[in-house]
Amino acid sequence: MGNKRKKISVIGSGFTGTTTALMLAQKELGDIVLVDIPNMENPTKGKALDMLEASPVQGFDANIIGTSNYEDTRDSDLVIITAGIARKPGMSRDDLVNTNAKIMKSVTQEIVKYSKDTIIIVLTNPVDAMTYTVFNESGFPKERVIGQSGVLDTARFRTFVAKELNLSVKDITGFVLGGHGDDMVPLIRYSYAGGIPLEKLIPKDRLDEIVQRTRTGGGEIVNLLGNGSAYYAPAASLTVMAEAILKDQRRVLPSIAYLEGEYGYNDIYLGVPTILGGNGIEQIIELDLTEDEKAALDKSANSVKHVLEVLQ
Ligand SMILES: NC(=O)C1=CN([C@@H]2O[C@H](COP(=O)(O)OP(=O)(O)OC[C@H]3O[C@@H](n4cnc5c(N)ncnc54)[C@H](O)[C@@H]3O)[C@@H](O)[C@H]2O)C=CC1
Ligand SMILES: O=C([O-])CC(=O)C(=O)O
Repeated sequence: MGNKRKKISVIGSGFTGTTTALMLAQKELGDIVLVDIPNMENPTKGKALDMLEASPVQGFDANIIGTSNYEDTRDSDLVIITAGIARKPGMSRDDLVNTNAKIMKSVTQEIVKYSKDTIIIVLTNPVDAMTYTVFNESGFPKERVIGQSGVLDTARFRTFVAKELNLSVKDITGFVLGGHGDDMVPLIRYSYAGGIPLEKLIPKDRLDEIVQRTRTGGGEIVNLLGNGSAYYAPAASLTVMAEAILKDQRRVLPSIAYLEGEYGYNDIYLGVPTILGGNGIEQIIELDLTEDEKAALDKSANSVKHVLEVLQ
């Protein structure tokens, strides 16, 4: 019989949703169902058709449809949630919480109606809290509700380090723990260029500047765009997580995961190193942290808790 094509639903046909849909299709990870609200149905159909018409040129086989009807998402292997509002200059991600929590609840109810066994990746901000909301609303086991932040934050860090050292991005690895906010915790101790610790290659003051630029990397793009937030690197990040899951690759990637005692936290979604595979989060990897690292992570976890309290 061979392998059946996978079905991936992307909720939200805005900047991140459409860019993700195209990247997933270009990598032939499955057929794509792009979903938005009824008011956006025609533009969503139009974007899907436009992408489909790129497929003969680029030579990828993937069906792509646009819809506002969740029946079309039935039996999805993976659902990616990008629905909701994005921030504008002067706003923090947390300012989006009330509007986007309502959207997460309604969207999750619809997803679960048609795909009880699916895996959900959440992008919508404030993403740690929104992943928690989707987890609660879905009733899914924790390993099947995952948030995206660390792949993107690490990608930004790797970009800045590669530029600093004038080296290939391929040889740079990074490591970011914590919530997807300005107090995220990039761990230099676990970051390398071709296996060489970065601390041996870049002076401390420059490394500190790179860490700070990584922390505010989302805001840097928001300020440049003026009317929305990043979408190319976020879409690439979602695509690598989707690939790890759909191909059961068991990749070591950072994810926003539900913690039950790991790193000393309970009943919270937070960015940690994980193994991503066919079952979603197959494992959370726990590492010993120095006192300073733990204090920084506590600060980041507290920010996420404050946002969650707003939602109680
Ligand atoms: N976690 C992360 O690393 C990142 C998170 N984000 C977040 O992703 C979200 C989306 O960003 P963009 O795509 O740039 O925004 P966008 O405004 O371009 O697109 C959002 C889309 O969601 C749709 N939508 C709203 N309510 C909906 C509902 N109930 N059902 C279905 N669709 C609905 C809108 O009609 C719109 O088409 C934002 O919250 C943003 O902050 C963006 C980049 C990175
Ligand atoms: O900054 C934002 O609002 C969007 C986002 O999460 C990012 O690009 O990291």
